[in-house]
This record gives sequence, structure tokens and C-alpha cells, in this order.
Amino acid sequence: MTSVDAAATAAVALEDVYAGYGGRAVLHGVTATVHAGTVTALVGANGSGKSTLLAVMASTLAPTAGRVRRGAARRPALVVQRSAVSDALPVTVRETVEMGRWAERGPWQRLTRGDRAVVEACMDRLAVADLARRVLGDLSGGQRQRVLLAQGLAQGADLLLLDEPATGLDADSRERITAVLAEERARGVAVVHATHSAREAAHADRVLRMEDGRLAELSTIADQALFTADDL
Ligand SMILES: Nc1ncnc2c1ncn2[C@@H]1O[C@H](COP(=O)(O)OP(=O)(O)OP(=O)(O)O)[C@@H](O)[C@H]1O
Repeated sequence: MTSVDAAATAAVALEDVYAGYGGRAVLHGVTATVHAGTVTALVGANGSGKSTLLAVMASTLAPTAGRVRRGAARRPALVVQRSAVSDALPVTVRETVEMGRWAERGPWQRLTRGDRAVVEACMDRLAVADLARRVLGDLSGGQRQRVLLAQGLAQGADLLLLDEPATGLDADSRERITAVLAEERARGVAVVHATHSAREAAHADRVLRMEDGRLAELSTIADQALFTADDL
């Protein structure tokens, strides 16, 4: 397969991408291809550039050089770390998940019956349906994180990008999130998630390791012997 063909069948392909903030480069020449129906774990030390790479894949941050090509995937969804979302937002859990449907419907538009069914299903999948009427700011950190993931799922994206979706969650919630990511993969979604957990990375088809804004691919899952502790 030529690189052109590979990019065409990829959910997202980055070619020699540089990106950063305010003139300071964080990513230095990142080349990576993510295919539909796979789960990719993004690992690396704090500040190595994982969140920045996710933002470039989501097109919320433009590269300063290089190319980002979205082949098969038309619609990315980015679920940010819960610390990036204000506790003070006066919205309920249901409203938060409903916002996931705005990608299709447009902001503040009336949701269809189908949209509402998607919202209910996504709340059920993350076990937050019981919290539907609660205000986001009143929830525990773990509950809020699951709500944000439910919002991401509700977008019906074919490229699902998640920044440490299971960090700080209890064992049950972590398992649920691992199961949800596997379900998305089975539906053909390309999933990329940043993680500090070797246990979570072990469930991925592929592990990409960031080092000072550069990518070092671990060739096989067996290479995860490189992880000496659960937290990298
Ligand atoms: N919005 C921003 N403005 C300026 N600098 C930023 C911004 N976001 C990240 N950075 C800087 O970019 C570098 C990479 O950060 P990034 O958040 O991508 O790393 P990370 O691997 O996701 O880290 P962590 O594991 O701590 O979440 C860091 O030096 C960080 O300070």
C-alpha cells in the first residue's frame, strides 16, 4: 500500500506534524496513522504532548507544519480531561449528554426522538442515567468524567479521542470504560485514548508512546513489558 492509499483508508493520518502554543513547539515531526475499528493507547510522561496530539487529531489545534488528513473518519469527538471543564456550569447531566447531539443537530436545536434515544443509551452505557437531573457541578469527579464520556459517545463520531478517560476512577468505572471502548471499536470507530495506566494500554490494539513531543511506537503489545508500574 502506498502512503497515499494508507492515508485514504485511515481514520486520521498525521504527516510530519509540528504544533504548539504561542510560537512554542510541543509536537516535533509526528507521523502516525490511526485506522478504523482499532483502539490506540497514547502513553508518555506528563507534558510529553499527549493532549496536544489529541487536539491536533481533533482539529481543535492547527498544526504549524505538516499535514493532518482525515480519510474514512468524517467526524471526530474529543473528550477532554474533566479538570478542563468548569465545575460551575449550571447544566444537568442530561443536558450535558444532549449537547453531544449538537454535532448533528446544531446548538440549542430541538432534539428528535432518535436523538433522545441515543442520549438515554449513552447515559445507560456509562451508568449515569440515575444522575440525569443532577447538576454537573454537584457530581463527584468520577461521575463527571463518565458524563463527559457519555457526551462524547452521543456525538456518534467515527474518530473518538479521549484524554485520560479512566484516570481517577474506581475499578468498576474503569472496567466499564474499557468495555465501552471495545464496543466502539467493534462498531468500526477509531478510538485513541491517552492513559498513564499500563493495564488500560494492555487492552489497546496499539500503543503509541510520546517522548518530548516525538512519537516512539511500541511495536507489539508484548512490548508493554516496558511498563514497570501501572502509572507511567
Ligand atoms: N493551552 C496551552 N497553552 C500553552 N502551553 C500548553 C497548553 N497545553 C499544553 N501546553 C504545554 O505543552 C506541553 C505538552 O502538554 P500536553 O498537555 O500536551 O502533555 P500531556 O502529555 O498530555 O501531559 P499530561 O500527561 O500531564 O496530561 C507542556 O509543556 C504544556 O505545558
